[in-house]
Amino acid sequence: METNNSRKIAFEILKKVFKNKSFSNILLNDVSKMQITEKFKNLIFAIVHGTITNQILLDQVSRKLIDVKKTNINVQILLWMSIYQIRFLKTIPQYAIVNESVIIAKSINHKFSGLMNACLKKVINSEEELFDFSMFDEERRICIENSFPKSLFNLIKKGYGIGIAKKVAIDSNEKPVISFRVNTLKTNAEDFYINNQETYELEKTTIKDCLISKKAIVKSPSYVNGEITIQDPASILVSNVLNPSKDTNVLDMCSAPGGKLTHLSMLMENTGHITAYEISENKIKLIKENIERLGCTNIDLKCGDATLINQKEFFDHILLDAPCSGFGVLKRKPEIKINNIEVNSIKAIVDIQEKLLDTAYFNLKTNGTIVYSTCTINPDENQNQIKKFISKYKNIEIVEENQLFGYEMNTDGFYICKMMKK
Ligand SMILES: C[S@@+](CC[C@H](N)C(=O)[O-])C[C@H]1O[C@@H](n2cnc3c(N)ncnc32)[C@H](O)[C@@H]1O
Repeated sequence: METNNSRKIAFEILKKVFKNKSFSNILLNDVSKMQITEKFKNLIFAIVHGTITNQILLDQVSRKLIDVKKTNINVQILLWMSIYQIRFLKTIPQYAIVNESVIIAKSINHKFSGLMNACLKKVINSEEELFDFSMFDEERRICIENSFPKSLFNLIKKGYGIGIAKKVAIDSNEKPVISFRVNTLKTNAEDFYINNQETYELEKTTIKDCLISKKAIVKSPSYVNGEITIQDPASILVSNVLNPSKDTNVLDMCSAPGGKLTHLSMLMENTGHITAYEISENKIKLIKENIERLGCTNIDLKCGDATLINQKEFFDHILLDAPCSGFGVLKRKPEIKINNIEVNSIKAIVDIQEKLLDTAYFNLKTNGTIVYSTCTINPDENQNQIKKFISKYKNIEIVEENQLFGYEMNTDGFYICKMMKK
């Protein structure tokens, strides 16, 4: 019975994701609080995450079975999640997948049960043929097989070349690592590694204070007591690159949920003063919780629009970790793949980034440094944005510039550019 419920719960979540553009992590958070066994929670997580990650592929397979124009969207969603289980969750008996999908189909409308049964039997009997896309050209095949939007593939190909576009598409389905930053306000990376290596199956990385764990660490005592915080290795690099000096005035313009902000505080050893802005009121609580948990005492947090900051040439160091299209974090947020990439919304983001950069320039001291970063792979938000910035302000000089695509070390994709005002 409970297995039936797990699939029904997964189906309800997927309807909200595909029809209302809800974020699965918020819905799955509710699942983690439910009174059901870990086994069934894990099944729900696997079905929801796997169906979203592979939606483009699953849709292409569905198109070989049904006329999508004439098929109810709920039936299509159910078909995607059922095909996902048959193809990717090989330990589940196929009859269980078919039986339970047919029951859910019947609950949508009894007339769909026969269709669901017939489609899934065909998937079981002709799986390899249905998943074969060798008839398409290489680029289209790579996009379908890795569920990577063709429009995004073309954008990356135009900006960075075909080789990189292929690697990013293939990497987008990799499982991200569990990585975290050791909080040197409370312990140090070497001690933490030695004391916890076995408990969490830890691995060292080349990035300062960043470790990788093979085990879930998010609810661990070390997390709760603030010795560590979950952060991607590429994200940890950002504050390391700014590397603010102790006893200086620092500005973090876009700070939620506070990963890089609390890292800046840690690098400054709680000295000096950090002014942190965040426009979204409902994210402030989360930043405060992180500041508290990690023991940061040099931060003044403000809820407001960072483009309105008016403290001319006051700051020694500025971090502008800008709002962006997020194409570097597809491994963690696969919904970004399925929400159509709209050129107009990217244009609006590029305009906000430009305004934020103008404000950063105005508020930065002479000889001060700024890091501009995004978690995306898009020249207009990254390299071209900075070209525009340095051609506008002649006394800005690039100190270092790095585009990580994410496939190099299985991290998020990040653009990090450090500049100095002369
Ligand atoms: C990429 S996230 C920042 C991540 C953060 N630096 C971290 O490491 O945890 C960008 C943030 O900028 C905020 N934001 C967007 N426009 C803003 C503005 N005009 N002023 C201040 N914050 C803004 C968004 O709400 C979002 O939380």
